Amino acid sequence: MKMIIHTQAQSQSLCISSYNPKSEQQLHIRSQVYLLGKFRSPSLLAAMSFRNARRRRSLKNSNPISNKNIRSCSSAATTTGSSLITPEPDNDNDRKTPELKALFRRFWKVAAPYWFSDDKVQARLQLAAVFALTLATTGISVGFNFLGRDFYNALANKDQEQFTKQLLYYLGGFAGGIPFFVLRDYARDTLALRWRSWMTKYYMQQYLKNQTFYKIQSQSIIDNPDQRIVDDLSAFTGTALSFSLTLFNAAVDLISFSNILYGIYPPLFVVLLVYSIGGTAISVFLGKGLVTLNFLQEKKEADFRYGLVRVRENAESIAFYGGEENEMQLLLQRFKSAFENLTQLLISSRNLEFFTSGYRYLIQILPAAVVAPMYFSGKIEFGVINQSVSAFNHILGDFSLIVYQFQAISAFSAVIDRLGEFDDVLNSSKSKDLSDSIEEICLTYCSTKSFPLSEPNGAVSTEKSQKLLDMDNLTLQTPTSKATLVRDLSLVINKKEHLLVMGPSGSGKTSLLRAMAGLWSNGRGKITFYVKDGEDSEAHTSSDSVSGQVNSQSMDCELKRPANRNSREVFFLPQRPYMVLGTLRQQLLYPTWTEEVVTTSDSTKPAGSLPFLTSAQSTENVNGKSTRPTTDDLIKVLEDVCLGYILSRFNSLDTTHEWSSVLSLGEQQRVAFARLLLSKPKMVLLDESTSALDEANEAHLYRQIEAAGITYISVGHRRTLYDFHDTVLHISTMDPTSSQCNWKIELIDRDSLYTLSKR
Ligand SMILES: Nc1ncnc2c1ncn2[C@@H]1O[C@H](COP(=O)(O)OP(=O)(O)OP(=O)(O)O)[C@@H](O)[C@H]1O
Repeated sequence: MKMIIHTQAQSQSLCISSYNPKSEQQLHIRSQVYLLGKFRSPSLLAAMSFRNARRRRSLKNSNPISNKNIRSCSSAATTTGSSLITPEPDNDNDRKTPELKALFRRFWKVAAPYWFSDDKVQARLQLAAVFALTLATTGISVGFNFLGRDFYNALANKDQEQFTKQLLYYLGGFAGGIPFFVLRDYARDTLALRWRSWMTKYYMQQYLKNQTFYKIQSQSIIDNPDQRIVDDLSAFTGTALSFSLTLFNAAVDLISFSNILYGIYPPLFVVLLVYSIGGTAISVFLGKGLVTLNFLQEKKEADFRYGLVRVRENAESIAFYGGEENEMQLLLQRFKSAFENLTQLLISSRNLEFFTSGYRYLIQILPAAVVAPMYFSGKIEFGVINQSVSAFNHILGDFSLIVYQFQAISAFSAVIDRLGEFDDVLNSSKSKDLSDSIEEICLTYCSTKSFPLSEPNGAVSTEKSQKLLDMDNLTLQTPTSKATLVRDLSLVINKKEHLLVMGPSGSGKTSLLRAMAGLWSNGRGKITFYVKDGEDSEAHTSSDSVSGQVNSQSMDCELKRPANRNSREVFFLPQRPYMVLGTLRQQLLYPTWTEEVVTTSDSTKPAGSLPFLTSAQSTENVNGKSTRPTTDDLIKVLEDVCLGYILSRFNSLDTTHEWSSVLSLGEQQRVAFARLLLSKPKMVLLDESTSALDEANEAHLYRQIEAAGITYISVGHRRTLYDFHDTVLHISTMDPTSSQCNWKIELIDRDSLYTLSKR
């Protein structure tokens, strides 16, 4: 079959790029039409590339052509990180098929932003070029329709001279027409890539903004956001463009070929209308479950892939546990879920295919049968039969878009649905916290000059001008279950007064830091940081909904969340050390400075041809820190945290390793302290940040940050931590039936501790 397509006409090679086994019969029909002189636009078939990608992914089809989507799919697996959520596979089979109106609304919501973005001029120009080329290809197709008629007339009349002339016209037509087809496809694919690039950046921005990624993960809001950004965006842009062109092409085709067909024999037109409308109705009925099945297939395959990524990322823990058998079971369970859904999908596709194949084959003889009596009575020439078959096929193809493309449309609907859902989540995060709490904790960042004159509670030393943190009647709740963890906590932290937070496991110590970082906002009360120097005083709220409170508190307060808290001189060291992908230098500069990563060998030609793909932030100075540390600074800080020896082990600061695997947990915690010392914030919140270190290293690191003038709040269990703190906040596990406060503050007498330990 492929051989026939290749040898019949050059024009058909344009269609092969979207060849797939399912459309083989369709191509077979089309190849006969091409032989009659049809130089048809392949956009209808190009739209099927989406379906092909899905099929190839699941059916392991070996067709090497049109594998763009396969590549993007595999890259999803590599980009999926452990920080991204995939809730356990659940029973989604009762998922409803989205309504057409809702689907259109979602499509517009996802598709529109690009065409009104900064890149709109370029985008619209390219789109116009693609449409113009599509128009040209349709014109060429019409020309070939007439050429085909004359060609076959010459053949039937045994007119050799005319035949040779028509043959030359034909060849000339191919030579002139092919560039239009190739350029149209190239322009369409380039535009799809540009659109995808813009959308990828746009979605990543939304995803990383306001800690949305954290909320999605910690509250299990949607499955596989990574797959939506990688696979679904790629499929969406490519298919949306192909479908638009297909529709446009169909409309132009319809106008061009209707005239021809109507001119030949009007009743043929009526036959065609009845046939295509009936076919569309039946295929919609037979394939209505496909949208849901496609949606679920996307999810289940992403779940399975994510399971494998988890094994890769937690290789050591799994190996220590010897958990291979369990992992195998879990992975097989996920695969089985994908397999079962795919089986359903194949059955539904098969049923639909019974109908669509018959639908395609029947029309082979229909137009010829209708006009043949006219030929026999001598009213029309032989070539006109071919012309009518060609025109009939064109128009039927236009009227039968839904029949031919039903599976591709259903897969595309699933993509629209998934992206629309993602978009809704990102937007709801923008306007409001994802949790539906009405009352929220008010988090503000203010200038050191602008603190209010209210009296502190007296529990901690109260020198006003040095106040760094003020917590006022803070009640903290968990995001989903709304369980109260801390009630009515008030305290003040002044410069160089170090607070230790202690309490039983699960009492809410880390959650308190989460509230200070703005990650959790369920509850009530105020947290105010006074950390900003200079004339410009700034403050930020955890959400817009509390802006009124901030306004009334201080005229110097800003109403937005800080882009990066560390720029506000507050640094957080999380309980689990985080190593970024990259060099040792990048580990140390994170998150205060970034360094451009050169990923391709040809650094002079990165994706920079797209202006919007460059970072909006300066790579030199992300967080307003004036000077970026030099190599000497980095080496010195490594020595300060007793990590000088790793430099010789890894040769230089610029070698890349899987740092979370090659460094011990204690070494990773020391890297985190090195970041802190480089950044030199006013205040740091340390969540069991020395838990993996020996006492000597712990003491050394605390002395280093104290010497650097950084005020710290630590969460920890060890009594050795008393040595480095002035005050201790004890939090006890909240009794849900009690309305009492569950905290107390004690002063630590470091001198007596010192005497005790000496004795
Ligand atoms: N995303 C979440 N949604 C709902 N509840 C949560 C979430 N994360 C933690 N919790 C619950 O909040 C409570 C406090 O957790 P937190 O991590 O603050 O404890 P902790 O005092 O730091 O414990 P540990 O000393 O063991 O680290 C726990 O009962 C925990 O199960």
